[in-house]
Amino acid sequence: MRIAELAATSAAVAGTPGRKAKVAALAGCLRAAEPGEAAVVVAYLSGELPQRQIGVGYAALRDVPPPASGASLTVLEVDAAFTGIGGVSGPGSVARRRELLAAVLGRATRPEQDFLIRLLAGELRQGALDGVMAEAIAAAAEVPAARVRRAVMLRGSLGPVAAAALAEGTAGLDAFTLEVGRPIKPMLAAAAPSLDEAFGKLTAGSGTDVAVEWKLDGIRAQVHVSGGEVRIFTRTLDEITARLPEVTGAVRGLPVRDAVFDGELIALRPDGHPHPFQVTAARTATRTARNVTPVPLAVFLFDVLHLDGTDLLDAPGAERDAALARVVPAELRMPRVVTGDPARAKEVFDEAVARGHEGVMVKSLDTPYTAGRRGAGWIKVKPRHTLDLVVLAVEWGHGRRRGLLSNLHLGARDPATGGFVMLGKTFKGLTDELLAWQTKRLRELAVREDAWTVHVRPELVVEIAFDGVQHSPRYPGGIALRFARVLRYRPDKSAAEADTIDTVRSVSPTLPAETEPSETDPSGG
Ligand SMILES: Nc1ncnc2c1ncn2[C@@H]1O[C@H](COP(=O)(O)OP(=O)(O)OP(=O)(O)O)[C@@H](O)[C@H]1O
Repeated sequence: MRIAELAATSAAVAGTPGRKAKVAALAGCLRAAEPGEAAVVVAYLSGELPQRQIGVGYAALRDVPPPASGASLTVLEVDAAFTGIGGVSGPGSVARRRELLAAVLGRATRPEQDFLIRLLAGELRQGALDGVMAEAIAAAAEVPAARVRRAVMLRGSLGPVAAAALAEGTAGLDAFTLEVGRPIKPMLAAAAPSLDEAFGKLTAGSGTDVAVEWKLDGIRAQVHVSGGEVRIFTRTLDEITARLPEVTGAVRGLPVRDAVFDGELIALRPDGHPHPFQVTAARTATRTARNVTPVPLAVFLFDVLHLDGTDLLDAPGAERDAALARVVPAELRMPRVVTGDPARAKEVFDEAVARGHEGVMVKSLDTPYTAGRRGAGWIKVKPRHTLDLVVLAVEWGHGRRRGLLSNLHLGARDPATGGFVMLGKTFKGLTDELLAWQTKRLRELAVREDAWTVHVRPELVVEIAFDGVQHSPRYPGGIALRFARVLRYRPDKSAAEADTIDTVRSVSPTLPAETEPSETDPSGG
């Protein structure tokens, strides 16, 4: 298959708002792929090629040679070239990678160049497309979409699943199982503005029991125990075992041979209240700041997906909880109460919040573990709403902030288009340290710059507090955030996991347009 066909499919998918039409376009392209090409076709169309994998800077992406006149590049050729470029190391490697990339781009037509540059710049990484792509794989391979989704959650990526489904159908998908030692995408939660709504969603007023657990603001950890060896993975499936000896130590004592647990790690003060999130985050960061004494992390396990030979992913919540309680002592388990009474749930919520935690998770006792999706089985309830938004661009600061990238343009995901909708700007809440950090990081992500504004690859997720949402004709979604301020960056989240425009609309009633959000950074500081 030629790159031209991927470029045309990608443009067709981006250009149509309809989900069915997107699925049909992707499935058509997949059907036309040779067996050996399917994994690459899926990876490229869903943007699963991190720019850092081939290690070229953005300057190289701006420095594009004149296009070729005829489309000849094939998918496999380009993939082999990219793999080769990623493998170049040692002195002079930066220049060599640029040369090799320019050689590939020089053989591409203009539309092919555009497609490849968008792929390398991360602009095609539309996580919103993952669900559509899973459906397209199912359609092309003529297998049920649920089977494809399950395989993707177990494997953690789309490409290998597509290859197996197209080559061997459901038998190929059966090969993806939960393996102790290989992380799977963790289950996520939906949100409700109140406990009553969470109860309503899970019990439909029937008085059925649910589990009400504390929601701690720590770090998600998937803990795999294999023959006594403990390994810990983050929510983004990165291994962090070596950084957390106290956690492996705590888990090693459990009476299990093989197990996969899900839980939260958090730094607690002696009085049981949490340290600021940064203290916890510092323990799992790749680079630890000097002069910082590491604070030990406490472990709170809340689920078990495998126990000594038995897979529990499909077991109902109540059964998984019983299994967890059998092997994990209470001090290593997330505090939880099982109740059908919203008033009792409110007591748990109040206690969690009084101890400085985020709120609660209300969990169904009937549903399986639906990894990688915002399953309807878990609903988070927090006293305060924040949004995880994506930085789309940033303006240079004035006065005291001269030379620093300051005013952030914030976007929510738009699942309909796979793009982002800008919701407002903010320069508030940024400490000097955050300003310095974001200036460096956003310059790395820059794709284009005009007078005041640096446009960046939509990758960086930032947690924003706000007072409401108001109508605003100035913003493309017709709404803007009121008094948005930065709480912190969320390096553990990808842009595909940022909040959607629908979430923004649902979390907060839209206020009339009294005061427009500020357009510039008037702080002078
Ligand atoms: N008792 C708990 N059960 C499940 N997850 C919990 C619990 N306590 C804390 N968490 C954390 O909450 C996260 C699930 O919430 P969600 O799926 O909304 O992710 P999120 O968007 O990162 O949430 P938030 O930004 O609100 O922390 C988990 O990834 C986990 O880290």
